[in-house]
Amino acid sequence: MIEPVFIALDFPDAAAANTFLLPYRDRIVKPALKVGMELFYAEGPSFIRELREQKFDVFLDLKLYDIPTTVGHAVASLAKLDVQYLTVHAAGGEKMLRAAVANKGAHMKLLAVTQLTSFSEMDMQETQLTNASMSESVIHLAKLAYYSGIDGTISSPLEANLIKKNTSDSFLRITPGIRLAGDQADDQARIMTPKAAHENGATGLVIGRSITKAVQPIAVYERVLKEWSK
Ligand SMILES: O=c1ccn([C@@H]2O[C@H](COP(=O)(O)O)[C@@H](O)[C@H]2O)c(=O)[nH]1
Repeated sequence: MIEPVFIALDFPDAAAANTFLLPYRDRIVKPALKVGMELFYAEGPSFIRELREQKFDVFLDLKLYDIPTTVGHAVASLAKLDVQYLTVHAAGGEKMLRAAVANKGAHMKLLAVTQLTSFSEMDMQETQLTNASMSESVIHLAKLAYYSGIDGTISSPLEANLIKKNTSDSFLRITPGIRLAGDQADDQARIMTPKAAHENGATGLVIGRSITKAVQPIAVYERVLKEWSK
């Protein structure tokens, strides 16, 4: 079973990530890890292989967005890394999403980013990509992903319940934009606590800086797990 709480391993290189991971190495139940662009672009596939050899579940957050053939081939390459999750942008459209699905293999799940959690309603309108409201746009993109065969969405926890209502209970709803009460939002605009995210229909969460920059990261991770499972 994959743990529902993913720690975002947003570090500049493998050395920094490995220092952070040291206390988790010998745990029987290891935290699930999200590797994003910063670390993947610095260290490449070999670092992912190392994490898999150490039995960490890996969510590769590369947010693929390109023409269908390119995305399909990229998904096929990344599926060979034996990661559990990979992200694409729902805004890439049905043909791109279907090309991703056709190449994902049997074990990897694809998650489609709806609207970034750093976007406020105003930021979204500024792009002029849609006249819809944030919730209308997230629902539309989630449905597009669902009917294209994607396994779930990345959205703010604020929209998780809406996505559930408009797709299906089994469609995954993984939510970044998580902060513990009193934490600073940083560049996130649509945030909730782990407890509120769970209550609002999230099936899993991504949390980075609240843990990785904490003085006692393990204690914060345990607190997040506790809040999530209450
Ligand atoms: O809409 C999105 C999609 C991805 N992310 C990623 O999640 C983490 C969040 O980190 P925090 O430090 O907890 O803010 C980060 O790796 C993002 O790239 C997201 O935040 N929002």
